[in-house]
Amino acid sequence: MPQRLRVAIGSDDAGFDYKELLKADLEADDRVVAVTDVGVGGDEHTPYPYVGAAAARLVAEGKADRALLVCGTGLGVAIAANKVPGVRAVTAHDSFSVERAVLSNDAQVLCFGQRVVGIELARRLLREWLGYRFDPTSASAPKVAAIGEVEADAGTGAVGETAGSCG
Ligand SMILES: O=C[C@H](O)[C@H](O)COP(=O)(O)O
Repeated sequence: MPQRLRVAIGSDDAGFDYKELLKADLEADDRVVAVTDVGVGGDEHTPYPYVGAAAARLVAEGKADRALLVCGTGLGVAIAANKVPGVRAVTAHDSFSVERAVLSNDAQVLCFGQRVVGIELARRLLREWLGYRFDPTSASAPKVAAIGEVEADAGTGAVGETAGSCG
């Protein structure tokens, strides 16, 4: 069996119902060794950027292997999580994108929109997501490393001058 995963989970109030349901699925899955809920609680209204960043920081600090985030669309939490250095967060509501998020992009953070995707599809996508592991020897690895170069470059454009050198 591949290494069991430590998964952080979070949502804003718009994603709370799915967060609770998906948390229960994570806790029942033997591919998951630990689940950390960063909120919100049922009576909280923390804006999605703070929740997204909190979960992403756990990943960046090595305290979680992955994070699952839910907001209304899955977009805002992804934007916020991507502001944390070293974190690659995606919104994906289809099977192929979920697969490629891990195998192509080594994304540690998956985001769902409670107002976008049905709960049974979200649950299925979560099960699929837990089964994928990025291959650091794959042809995708240099491209993921290039994401890190772009991040370190802080958007100055210097990295773009070496475009075509990866892979
Ligand atoms: O991306 C943002 C989320 O969908 C959030 O849950 C809702 O944000 P809004 O209330 O600004 O539409």
